[in-house]
Amino acid sequence: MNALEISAAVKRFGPVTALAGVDLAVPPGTLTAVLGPSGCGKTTLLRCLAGFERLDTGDIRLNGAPVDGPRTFTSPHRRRVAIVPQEGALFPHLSVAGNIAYGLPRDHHRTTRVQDLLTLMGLDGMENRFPHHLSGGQQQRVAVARALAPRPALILLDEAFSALDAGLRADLRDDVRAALRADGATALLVTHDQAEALSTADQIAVMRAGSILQAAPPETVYQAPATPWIASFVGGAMLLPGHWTTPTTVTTALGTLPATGIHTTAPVTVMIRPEQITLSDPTPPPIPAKVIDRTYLGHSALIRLELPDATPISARVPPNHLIDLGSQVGLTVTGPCRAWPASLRDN
Ligand SMILES: Nc1ncnc2c1ncn2[C@@H]1O[C@H](COP(=O)(O)OP(=O)(O)OP(=O)(O)O)[C@@H](O)[C@H]1O
Repeated sequence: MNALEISAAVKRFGPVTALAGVDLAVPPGTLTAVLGPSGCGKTTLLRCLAGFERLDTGDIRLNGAPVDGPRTFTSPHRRRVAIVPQEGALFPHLSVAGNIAYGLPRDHHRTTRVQDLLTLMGLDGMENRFPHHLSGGQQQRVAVARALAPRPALILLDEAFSALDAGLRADLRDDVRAALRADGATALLVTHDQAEALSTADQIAVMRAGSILQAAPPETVYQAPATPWIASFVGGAMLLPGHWTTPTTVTTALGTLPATGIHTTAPVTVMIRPEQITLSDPTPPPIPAKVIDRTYLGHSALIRLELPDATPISARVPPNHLIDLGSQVGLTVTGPCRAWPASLRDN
């Protein structure tokens, strides 16, 4: 049985349809990232799951039990859904231990559970500190420990790492992931950060304009995105016009390439990732291109190129790869690309 099941969920605010028929299943003990651009309905979905809003139509089930539907509505405090907001969620007058213990019954398990969570979240020795004596990252650790404490049916992480700087954010993300796994918790992470979703989640639900377009493991969303829009939104991609030339190859401005996807005799849109492009000497030219720009990214560099017909191309290369702007290079494409009917270009 799934820990969470959302079926055909619709939520309108006057003329605005914030949720346009959302379907999503989350298996127990897993983390799903809800990833989408601003205004796509992520917060509304979260608020409906927490019980702060009621669906217009559709239903939500937690561990098989309906909590929102045509004949049911369970109030927020009876849902066993915990929320970790972006920041500022702790009770300032309670210690770390007091914050974590807040939702626990006063029995003999309480101290042990608090101690286990302190250890799980890397907070050993900080139990007597107060929130204003903690860094932002430590405060978020306490907030996650407090959410986990009563073993809720579902934990909602609402952009929970967004307020932290990059290094701290990656560490906290990894530790929270490990703690959720160790505790067997089921969680939904709302984020607009595709790198965060790819690195943290068991499943990514890609949301756009009130609908979930694809819900799949990160590898599938990245390698086999359901639509060209998902390809561009998750990970960055070049989308080139082309056509199928054999059942397994498409022809584009970058030549004839192995491809998977929806077969059609009509024109197609072909996805190629920047890391599939290798640069070499222009002689003999595999595919000639001119170097237009270079962006240094630390772990890699992104080279912007132009084919003779002015088609823009991006290539991801090692960060120390030296290259002169304006020079001519040769391009080779490795690995299969993905193709969709060109009519889906904007989907
Ligand atoms: N209470 C409300 N009243 C009217 N419209 C609302 C309300 N809440 C949300 N909306 C609208 O519903 C749509 C979805 O909003 P929502 O906040 O869920 O998106 P989001 O993906 O969380 O965006 P962001 O990432 O910017 O927070 C938007 O068009 C928003 O303006």
